[in-house]
Amino acid sequence: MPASPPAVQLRDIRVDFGARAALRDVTLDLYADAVTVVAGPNGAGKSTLLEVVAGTRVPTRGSRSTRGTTAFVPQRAGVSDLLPITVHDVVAVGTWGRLGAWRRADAAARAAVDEALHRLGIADLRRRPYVALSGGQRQRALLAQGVVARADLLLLDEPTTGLDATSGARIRAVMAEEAARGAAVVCVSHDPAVLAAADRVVTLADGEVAGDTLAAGVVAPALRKTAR
Ligand SMILES: Nc1ncnc2c1ncn2[C@@H]1O[C@H](COP(=O)(O)OP(=O)(O)OP(=O)(O)O)[C@@H](O)[C@H]1O
Repeated sequence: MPASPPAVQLRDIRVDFGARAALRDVTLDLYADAVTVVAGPNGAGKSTLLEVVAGTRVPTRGSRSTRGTTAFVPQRAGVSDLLPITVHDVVAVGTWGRLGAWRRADAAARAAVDEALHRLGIADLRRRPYVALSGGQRQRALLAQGVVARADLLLLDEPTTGLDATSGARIRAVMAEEAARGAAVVCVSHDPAVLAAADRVVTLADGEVAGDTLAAGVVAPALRKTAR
């Protein structure tokens, strides 16, 4: 059986900020059906790499190609305290890509929002203002928004930072479920539990790929599991 083509192909990526290179010579293929964690010390270039993968940062040099749709789960959403947006509203934004110009929620969209709220354990918070949530609850809501998009590529920036064990475990479980339904899940993280649960860990150091490790039972190049 031919190997699946990569969900993301990066070739010789360089990103300069003034005289400083945040990324240098980064060539990387990222695959569906897997959770890939991007690790490395502060300032190594992890967030910059995620932005390049997302298409929100144009590299100084190099090429990027992706297959399918992308959902990005930010570490924090810049929601004003004055904006009366509920948890349900935040999650429903994830369905907009599939709805028509008027973004009128159909039954499928409503069901998808309900399911995501339950999977992230925040169904009881749906009517609460987003700004009234704790950090961990907000992070769950942002992941629920990413999940309802059912994107081919799910990108997450430090989704478990500062969260308690229960929230962290829930977020790791949902990331694994998204990979199991066929998404390429790419997550920047320092969290040892997220690293331990990854199918693949790409380590950056000073803007370069310094390590690339597959978990036991994960087969390169298409990262198909021998057993999940
Ligand atoms: N907008 C910017 N302007 C100038 N320099 C930047 C900018 N964004 C990032 N950098 C620099 O690029 C380098 C990589 O930053 P990046 O945020 O990608 O690192 P990181 O690995 O995500 O770090 P952390 O673990 O601290 O989040 C750092 O030296 C940083 O100071």
